[in-house]
Amino acid sequence: MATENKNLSEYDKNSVPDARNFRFGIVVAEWNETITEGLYNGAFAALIENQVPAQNIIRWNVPGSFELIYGAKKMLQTQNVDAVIVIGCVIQGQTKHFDFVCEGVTQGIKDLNVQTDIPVIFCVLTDNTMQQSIDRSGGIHGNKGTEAAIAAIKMAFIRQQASLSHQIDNQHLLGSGALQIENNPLQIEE
Ligand SMILES: Nc1c(NC[C@H](O)[C@H](O)[C@H](O)CO)[nH]c(=O)[nH]c1=O
Ligand SMILES: CC(=O)[C@@H](O)COP(=O)(O)O
Repeated sequence: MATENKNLSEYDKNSVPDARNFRFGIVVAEWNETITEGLYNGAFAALIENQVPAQNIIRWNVPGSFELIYGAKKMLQTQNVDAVIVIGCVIQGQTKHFDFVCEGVTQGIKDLNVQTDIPVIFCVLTDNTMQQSIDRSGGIHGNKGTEAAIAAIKMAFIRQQASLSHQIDNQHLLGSGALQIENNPLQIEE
């Protein structure tokens, strides 16, 4: 389904987990800043609407979309966040630079999701025209920032649930004796 057949701002509020205890990092590219500010506003509003306290939202700016990769990496390395949203707007110009920036950012953000434990949400418009970007940052097709914020909440919840499940499994293994930990201070010597 193309964006033109789906409003990016619409979501089922009943499907969104309680986000009040999550912390979010948002890295915003300054290129095409009227668009990226609109995307940020959509993301921020959606997080607040889902009970995320404003003090739990950390914003950093970077020069352009290519720098979103490094900004997100340092954000998740140094800030206690449950998910990171990267916001950018890349618009086709006269040269192939568009292709390289879009591919580079896409691969870089994918790599962060593979190599780290913190979900990084891809809120980067890759448009042919400024009008397409306007339409997707609070215009007729809604706001991709809203979509990204909801995705960030859902992925933070999945990460939390996966961690809890892993802890429970380990406790069962320890309790059953199946999992022996050497020099376990809890181990009772026979
Ligand atoms: N043309 C766009 C850029 N280009 C700049 C790069 O993202 C990068 O900052 C530069 O190559 C230095 O490393 N960035 C955008 O975000 N949007 C564009 O349309
Ligand atoms: C995505 C870009 O870097 C692009 O907008 C720059 O424009 P141009 O290809 O005309 O140099």
